[in-house]
Amino acid sequence: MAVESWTVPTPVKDLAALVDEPPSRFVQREEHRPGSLMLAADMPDPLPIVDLNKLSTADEAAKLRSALQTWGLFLATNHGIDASLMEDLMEASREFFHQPLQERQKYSNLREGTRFQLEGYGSDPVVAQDHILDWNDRLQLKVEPEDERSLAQWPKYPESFRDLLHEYASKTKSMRDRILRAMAKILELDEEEFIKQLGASPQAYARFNYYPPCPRPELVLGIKAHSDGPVLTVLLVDREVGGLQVQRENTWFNVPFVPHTLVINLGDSLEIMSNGIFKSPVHRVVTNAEKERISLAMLYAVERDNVLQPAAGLLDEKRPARYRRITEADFLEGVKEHFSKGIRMIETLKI
Ligand SMILES: O=C(O)CCC(=O)C(=O)O
Ligand SMILES: [Fe+2]
Repeated sequence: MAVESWTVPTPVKDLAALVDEPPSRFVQREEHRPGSLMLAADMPDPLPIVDLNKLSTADEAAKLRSALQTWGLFLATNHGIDASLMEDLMEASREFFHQPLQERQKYSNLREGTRFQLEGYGSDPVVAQDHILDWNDRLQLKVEPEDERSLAQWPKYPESFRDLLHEYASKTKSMRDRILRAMAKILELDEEEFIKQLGASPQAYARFNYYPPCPRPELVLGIKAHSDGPVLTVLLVDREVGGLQVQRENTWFNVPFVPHTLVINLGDSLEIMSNGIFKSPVHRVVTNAEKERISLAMLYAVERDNVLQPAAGLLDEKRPARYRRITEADFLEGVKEHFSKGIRMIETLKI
């Protein structure tokens, strides 16, 4: 459903070129500010690096289980995606974001000037006058089901963009399935349990995030604290510029970036499906004054008509459901509505 926007936002990239100070609409309330960037702690124990080729071994499965129960995210290596494909796709998206405004606006996420839709290029809709905006622009494209792609929204420039995204998306989709099978196995469920819960035509979006440098990074957030609503996010982060942080026990930790590894981030839907055994992490992105940063999040969700609920095999008298059932369509609406207010939709479903 389209949301009416209060104002037509200028992409942050173009705004950043004009100002010495972030406009007040971007300035976070004191308690949400990144603080001194140095204060965010490095991880107490290294974030687990899981070798996807070894998921059938007990050691690797134990590492994955511990990562999912504590951080809710891990780094994946041996994921089967060529380093050159990852680099070429990041470079192509950088070229897209570097085009003049007029070219980028051809893919705008606003219809008739003000009606916001999920797909396309731009910033978040300004849904309330007191809504604090994120210091980023994004290009969001539906990639699954494949026959629902609106190719008109896929950039024509650079020419390689569409083929690269197509190839990358087919690889990350099979990664999704490998990881979901390993997760079901860890919980002693049928290996296909979570894949079945995705339904016959599950949805996926590619979200390219562009964070321009910010003259006062201590005042703004690239993306405010949130957890991802869908089942699983496969995140390709900038290989040179950090910024992603994950929260644990009220402390923010810098997520390390290791070239050519992918960050796998569990989403709220899977927290529900695992009845809370696996955690969907709260994370955010901080900016810096010197360098732009790019990331690509592949967000994997269930089919729109499906119901999100804990797997039956995890429930019994001693372990009742910890989340209310909800249709995916209602859940997504709720996530959108709650995000701008900084509230996690999943909190509203807890029993
Ligand atoms: O840019 C990043 O590293 C994270 C992006 C993110 O959290 C998101 O797109 O949901
Ligand atoms: Fe996220």
